[in-house]
Amino acid sequence: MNAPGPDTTLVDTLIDCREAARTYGRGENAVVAVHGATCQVRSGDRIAIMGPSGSGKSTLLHLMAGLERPTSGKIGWPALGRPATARDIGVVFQSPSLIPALDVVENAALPLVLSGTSESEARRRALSALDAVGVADLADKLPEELSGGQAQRVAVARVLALRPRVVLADEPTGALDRATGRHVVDVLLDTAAELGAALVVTTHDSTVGERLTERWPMHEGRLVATAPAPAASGPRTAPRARPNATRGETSETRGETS
Ligand SMILES: Nc1ncnc2c1ncn2[C@@H]1O[C@H](COP(=O)(O)OP(=O)(O)OP(=O)(O)O)[C@@H](O)[C@H]1O
Repeated sequence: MNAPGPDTTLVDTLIDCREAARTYGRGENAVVAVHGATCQVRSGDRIAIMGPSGSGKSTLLHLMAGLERPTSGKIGWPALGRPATARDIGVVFQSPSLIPALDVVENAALPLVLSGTSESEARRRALSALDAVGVADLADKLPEELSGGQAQRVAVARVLALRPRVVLADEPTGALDRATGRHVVDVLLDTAAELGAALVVTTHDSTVGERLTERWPMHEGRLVATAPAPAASGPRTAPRARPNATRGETSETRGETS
């Protein structure tokens, strides 16, 4: 683990990937899901990681969240000054993954309860989050009673209730029709704005990508740098590798190359 460095260029860098790679399996069976990815996520960012199925989007997202360790390279969370937790980086998974036996508000409150918040406070925050994403009226329903779009909004509320500094959403519209998907993206954008959080969404859908400010193409496990778009014509599309960030170490790192 590296000590926090004095490099002020990193103070608003929430996620710092340095040549981060992830390989599954060994030998002949090895699959390189992500080749050395170098990129940063900063406060206020709205990023779409875009690529076809199998291009490594989910794996990169899991690395960013600290859910998986890189097999080489580093992931750091300099602005946090310590390894990220679920309260810092909220992840919305492709499948809402609600617990069938718990009602909607209990599902939304669960991560808070598990991380030590009292049940009454967790419930209050969960209800507020459900209200913010427009499903407070479903609070006492069971997951089996929800449509796919409603369930995905509950999954977003579960993250919102944690008030993380980064929201990572893995193909959040993948299983939804276009109109419902558009609404879920609205909710994610509103949620990130309300929290003052960065938002990173993986998608293979260009209509989703267009809703974000930056688009980072991914192909066969590699982030593909593209020329920045002219300022007047739209968002930048290049993954940001900030060369000056290499002057200091990230504050906390995981998964150093062995
Ligand atoms: N746990 C795992 N074990 C073995 N291989 C894996 C594992 N997870 C992912 N892979 C492989 O890594 C590559 C990248 O997968 P990943 O899920 O990151 O891609 P993706 O772009 O998110 O795809 P999709 O859009 O279909 O979710 C694929 O070849 C996949 O089969």
